[in-house]
Amino acid sequence: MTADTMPVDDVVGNALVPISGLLRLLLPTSAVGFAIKGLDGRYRLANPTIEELLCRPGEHLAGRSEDELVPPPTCSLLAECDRQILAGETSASAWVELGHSGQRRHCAWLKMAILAPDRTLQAIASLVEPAIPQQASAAIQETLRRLQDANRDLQQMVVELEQVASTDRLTGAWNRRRIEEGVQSEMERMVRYGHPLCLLLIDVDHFKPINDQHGHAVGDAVLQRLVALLQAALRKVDSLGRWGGEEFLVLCPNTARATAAAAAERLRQEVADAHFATVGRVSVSIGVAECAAGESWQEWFARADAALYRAKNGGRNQVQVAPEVACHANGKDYVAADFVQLVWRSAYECGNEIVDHGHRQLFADANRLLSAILADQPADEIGTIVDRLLSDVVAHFREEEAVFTAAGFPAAGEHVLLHQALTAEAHRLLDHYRGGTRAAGDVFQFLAYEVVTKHLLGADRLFFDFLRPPATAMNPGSEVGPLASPDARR
Ligand SMILES: Nc1nc2c(ncn2[C@@H]2O[C@H](COP(=O)(O)OP(=O)(O)OP(=O)(O)O)[C@@H](O)[C@H]2O)c(=O)[nH]1
Repeated sequence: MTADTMPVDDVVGNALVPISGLLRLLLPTSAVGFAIKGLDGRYRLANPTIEELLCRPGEHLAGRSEDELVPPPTCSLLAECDRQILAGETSASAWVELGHSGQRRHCAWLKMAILAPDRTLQAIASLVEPAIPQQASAAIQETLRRLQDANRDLQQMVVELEQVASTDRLTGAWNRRRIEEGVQSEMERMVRYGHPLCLLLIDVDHFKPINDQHGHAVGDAVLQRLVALLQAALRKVDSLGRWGGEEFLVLCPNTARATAAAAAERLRQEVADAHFATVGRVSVSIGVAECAAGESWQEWFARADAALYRAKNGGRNQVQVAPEVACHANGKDYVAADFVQLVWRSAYECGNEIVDHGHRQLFADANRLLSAILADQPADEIGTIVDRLLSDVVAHFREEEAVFTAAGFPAAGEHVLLHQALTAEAHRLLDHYRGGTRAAGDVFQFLAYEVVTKHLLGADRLFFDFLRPPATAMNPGSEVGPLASPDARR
């Protein structure tokens, strides 16, 4: 497989994704042999020049290792280059004889480390250039110089593009992908060193009216100013990211619950005291949670989310802190006992039996999946639950579409599109799950967060008013559930 037929993004996982554009330019046309191998020693990508030097006609480099391609003496020279790179060198070179059927050529082979932004080795790139033996010394010097320049440019580009790929374009805060990476490494550090670790979930209050009254551009400017304020008020070691829309997340390493609560209160106050152009005052609600030993990211996030939810429900412009969680060796007791089980409340009802029944069904399905995951049920049993869940989601969407269309919901078309997008994402996730590249926990998270929390309890509320007969227009207010009032968080 050559560069133009292989998705470059697959080459070495995330590490090379940002430089795929460069590689696409470089590979098919280069007169220099270029290849990348993973740390398993197998080539992932090669251009025609290097394939011509290393493979027989019709053969390809991808998937093969050096000992299958070159004779043992050459292989040891190349292995020595690898050893140097594994020991921390950024490049290593060797003179080797390459070629087949008597057409052997003297070549300069330069290996280079491909490093992730955190400087860990991701893969090894090779640049190979034939040279005329008499000119060997000068030629190799020149080749190495050029290749090393190229390596430097490549590394620089990786760093720059990685930065672009990690940053939210509007606000300059970390984007969701980068936050997730940060969460993973901070959780690992917490486990290793036992430092406390806290999470702040920040949501702008009544942001929709800002957009509605002043326009989207003003809303954007508010988000930008908010991030500037928060960045300025945070410690350097804290990481601010945009989780989505008007929701932000701060990771506070080495910070215990009480300190994080105080920091959150300071942030809240800073925002409340600030003047925002055009709109004047803006406030934020903040949920704080300290990561408990043995807790998963999903569990931890959900506790911060629940605290934020309380802050919204409690009147906004306030900080709420998640209660401390007793350590749990495997996390299961806690999860099973608490909020990660989705609890149906009457306030979630819209009054239409078909819609409410479908929503209750999906809550139950999601809980069944969670229980199966926590009980370590066999993969085929979890697979059956997942299949059932997906078919329930699809059936519910179909029924619901009929209901809101008949009720004259003006945004029916857009809502159908939302359903289609969620269904497509669910199918994609399930394919990955069946293919073994995503865990059942990811499926649950998607269902719990994207389908249930955000969609059923969020987007669906838009058509609730159209379904209620005027005489019984409201849910009696006696139970002001989180989603029963227009003040609800989602
Ligand atoms: N201007 C702008 N608006 C955005 C952006 N992302 C999301 N939004 C808007 O943010 C608004 C969020 O509204 P809601 O989720 O109803 O929340 P809210 O009005 O802040 O209400 P509460 O959170 O309950 O206090 C929606 O109108 C989104 O369109 C963005 O990048 N720029």
